[in-house]
Amino acid sequence: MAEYNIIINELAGSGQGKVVWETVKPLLEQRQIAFEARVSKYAGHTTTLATQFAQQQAKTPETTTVLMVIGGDGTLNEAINGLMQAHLTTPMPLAYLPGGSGNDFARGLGMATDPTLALSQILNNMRPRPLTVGCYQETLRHERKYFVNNVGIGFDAQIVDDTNRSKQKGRLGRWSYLSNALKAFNQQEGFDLAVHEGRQRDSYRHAFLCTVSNHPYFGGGVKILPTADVYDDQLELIVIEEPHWWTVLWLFMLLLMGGRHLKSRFVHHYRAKQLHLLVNSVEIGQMDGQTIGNRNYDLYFSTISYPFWIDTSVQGQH
Ligand SMILES: Nc1ncnc2c1ncn2[C@@H]1O[C@H](COP(=O)(O)OP(=O)(O)OP(=O)(O)O)[C@@H](O)[C@H]1O
Repeated sequence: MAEYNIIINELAGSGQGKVVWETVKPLLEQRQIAFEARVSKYAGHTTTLATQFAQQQAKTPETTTVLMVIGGDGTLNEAINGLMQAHLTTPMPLAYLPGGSGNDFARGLGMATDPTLALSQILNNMRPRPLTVGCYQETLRHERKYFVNNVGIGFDAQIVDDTNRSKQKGRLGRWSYLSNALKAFNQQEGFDLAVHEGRQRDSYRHAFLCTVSNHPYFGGGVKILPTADVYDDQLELIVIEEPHWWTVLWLFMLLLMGGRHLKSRFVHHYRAKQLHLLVNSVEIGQMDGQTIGNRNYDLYFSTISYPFWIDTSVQGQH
């Protein structure tokens, strides 16, 4: 039997988080599911709430306590980081109801985005299911962070920053990424990047886009790394050096043709369980759609396996 601790980011997806909660709350009550719900009150609050929930004891030994998060990818990111900060010997399973504007993790997982069906995929799940979560160790700041989607330095982080700043996100949804992409294209300059993968050492003088990903999607559905898979323990990295605008158009066309951009000579593609990235200039970075600031980077990437509580094979509402 499962009981649920629920964290809601009502502001995710410009209010979609609230809509999802208002849809599923009566369904939980109807089915007499045991739950305790808390609303995220400020950026970072979900992390604190997740740690607090993780530290509570389950009511009975037969009960599995699941943390259910309602929000977008940024909220899910805060939740996984909060759960990891609790250092539990048996990690608390994590469930997720997509309520953001991008919902790339749900897409990568193949879970439903319709709230009622997504709830069915959670309530009808019977056991924890391990999924891969990315992790980086930042040696300059001594920080360890976990991500469900991706970490990017440069172009994509610039888009994320512009998108989160401009209030466009609510009005334009995924298209806000596109309009901000044009702006970011003009703003972003090439930077020095070193990539270490095992014994291989590559350096790029004019890196423009550098994204480490746990699954294929970024920017609200762009299938940038088609072979990345949340069900295996590998990460994928894409590096593109400062391109001319016609190269961007060409790559975009190849991308639409089923991921053929990865074969282009302008694109560098890595697939590994561990990666080390070094950037010595001050560049903007993002993690799961949230800016991580302007700084230098010395990042060691790896993966962990984390128990999720979602059964994507459930396709009807029970
Ligand atoms: N009450 C709150 N007030 C302000 N910000 C909040 C609050 N609760 C959570 N947040 C912040 O909102 C940020 C954005 O949320 P989230 O990423 O989940 O939604 P989104 O950006 O609409 O979705 P997506 O990432 O899927 O596009 C989170 O990183 C979180 O820090």
